[in-house]
Amino acid sequence: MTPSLHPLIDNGIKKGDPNFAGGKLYCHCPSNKIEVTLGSNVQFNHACGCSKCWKPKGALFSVVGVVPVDKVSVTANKQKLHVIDPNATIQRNACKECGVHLFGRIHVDHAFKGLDFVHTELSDKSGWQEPQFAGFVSSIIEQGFDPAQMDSVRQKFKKEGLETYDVLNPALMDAIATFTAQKNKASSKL
Ligand SMILES: N[C@@H](CCC(=O)N[C@@H](CSCO)C(=O)NCC(=O)O)C(=O)O
Ligand SMILES: [Zn+2]
Ligand SMILES: [Zn+2]
Repeated sequence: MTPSLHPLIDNGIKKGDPNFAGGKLYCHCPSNKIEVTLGSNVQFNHACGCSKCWKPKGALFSVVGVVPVDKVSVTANKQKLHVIDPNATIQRNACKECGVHLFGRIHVDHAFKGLDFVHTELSDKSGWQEPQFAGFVSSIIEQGFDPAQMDSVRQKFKKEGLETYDVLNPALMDAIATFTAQKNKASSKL
């Protein structure tokens, strides 16, 4: 049997509400939870198999989407946040006590700078955009997953209606490449 991909995917994906306007995320601490308020729905929500994104216990994948930075505010227990890896492109702000990642922010020049990476399952509300695709699928092998089982992982995503990629989906890869092309053009003029 294939292990859990993610609780938001395993038993069928529930569609989000296109008019959903956001809500609060909470870490997993039993008390003094970190609270982050999001002033909009997420975009580009996706399953991510990379080793850096936060995954719930027992899940092979993370589910992560983005929100404009100005729609993200820490509204309680900010002092419990720390940046896990200050050298990573996405600086993941996690709870020092329970380890949950509340938001990931990009400070370097990057196609996605201005967007924070968040996990909607940390909310008690429904209506968030549902996962749109699965990215970084082959990355789970780097974390010890049996390569012989990859077909069944990809099939399970497809059965739930999600296309699988080993980096990001074409729209996001095109956005990254467009950003790189513009940067190259700008620097060749110097
Ligand atoms: N195989 C590597 C891939 C790590 C990776 O590049 N992750 C992506 C996707 S995160 C959400 O989509 C990324 O952009 N990382 C930048 C960063 O994490 O700072 C692995 O599994 O580690
Ligand atoms: Zn916590
Ligand atoms: Zn990731």
